[in-house]
Amino acid sequence: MRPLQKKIIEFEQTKPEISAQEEIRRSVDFLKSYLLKNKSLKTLVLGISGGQDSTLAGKLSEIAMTELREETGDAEYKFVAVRLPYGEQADESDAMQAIEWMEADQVVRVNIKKSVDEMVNAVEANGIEISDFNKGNIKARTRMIAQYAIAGDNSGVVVGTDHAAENITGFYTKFGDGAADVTPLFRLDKRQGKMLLKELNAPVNLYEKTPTADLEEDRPSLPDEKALGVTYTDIDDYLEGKDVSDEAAETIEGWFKRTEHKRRSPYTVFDK
Ligand SMILES: NC(=O)c1ccc[n+]([C@@H]2O[C@H](COP(=O)([O-])OP(=O)(O)OC[C@H]3O[C@@H](n4cnc5c(N)ncnc54)[C@H](O)[C@@H]3O)[C@@H](O)[C@H]2O)c1
Ligand SMILES: Nc1ncnc2c1ncn2[C@@H]1O[C@H](COP(=O)(O)O)[C@@H](O)[C@H]1O
Ligand SMILES: O=P(O)(O)OP(=O)(O)O
Ligand SMILES: [Mg+2]
Repeated sequence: MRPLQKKIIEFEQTKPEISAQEEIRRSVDFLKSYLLKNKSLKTLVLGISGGQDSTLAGKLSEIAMTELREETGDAEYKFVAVRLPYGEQADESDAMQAIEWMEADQVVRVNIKKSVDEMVNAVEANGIEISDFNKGNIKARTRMIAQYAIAGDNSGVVVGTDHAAENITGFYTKFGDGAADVTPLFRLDKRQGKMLLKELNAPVNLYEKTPTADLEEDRPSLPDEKALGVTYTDIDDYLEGKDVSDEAAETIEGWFKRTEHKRRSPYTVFDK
């Protein structure tokens, strides 16, 4: 195994083999115990895009809240699924299918288009040009604002969908979809997430779907693997301690090093 690979695996806490059933229970128990320890918290809030990760994190959240209601008799515990389209979303039906499947207690819809466009206009009024890519990050951060507003009104916390295969590459918008209070998928790679969805009898189309952040207008539904220049199969193999080609390993390690700043608190005078 490559020396950095070993360090990254220790950091991400991935395992080469998992029991899907045990990992489902582990994530559900984590969410339940977090809310039980923080007595004022009653709600989990999560944006549902129609992709694999939010389908899984949403279902785990709903299971956790259903169990908490049954076990405590407190009907206040709930899971709020949030639709956050930028205008019309091409795969809207997948998102709604995911929400129906997870049986979310409440659905909130916030169209982020006006806020995003207003922000772009207000910044551009200073002669600064916002690229399509930069605008994509504004979309992700606007989704974060909406989710925190909903959490703020519901004694809630925001659930993040970050997992090992995304965390290792820093493939998320800093303080956008990277911002969350609890991350029940941390430690799992992409194929392990799929295993959990299979175990939960999720609709196959939702976990066999090509992963995309779908943030760019110039390149709609751009597959993550294209943007990253490496496949999830290689990323997962790397995280499970398997051998991958030097080219794949170097691409993964390049992303890991360049995105170090996203996996830590802001730098201070005490940092070297
Ligand atoms: N924006 C999109 O349209 C889009 C689409 C798909 C995927 N993604 C992915 O999401 C991620 C977001 O893009 P990003 O990473 O360019 O934007 P980001 O906003 O997540 O991170 C960049 C910001 O981080 C800070 N930063 C950069 N280097 C730093 C350093 N060394 N120390 C401290 N702070 C530093 C700066 O504020 C910089 O603006 C990328 O991996 C991208 O591929 C974005
Ligand atoms: N269109 C969306 N609606 C609701 N929530 C969304 C949407 N797009 C993204 N999200 C949330 O952000 C994370 C990260 O998405 P990536 O595809 O990994 O970039 C996703 O899990 C949703 O919670
Ligand atoms: O985060 P999601 O739910 O959008 O999943 P994916 O990253 O697979 O698009
Ligand atoms: Mg997605």
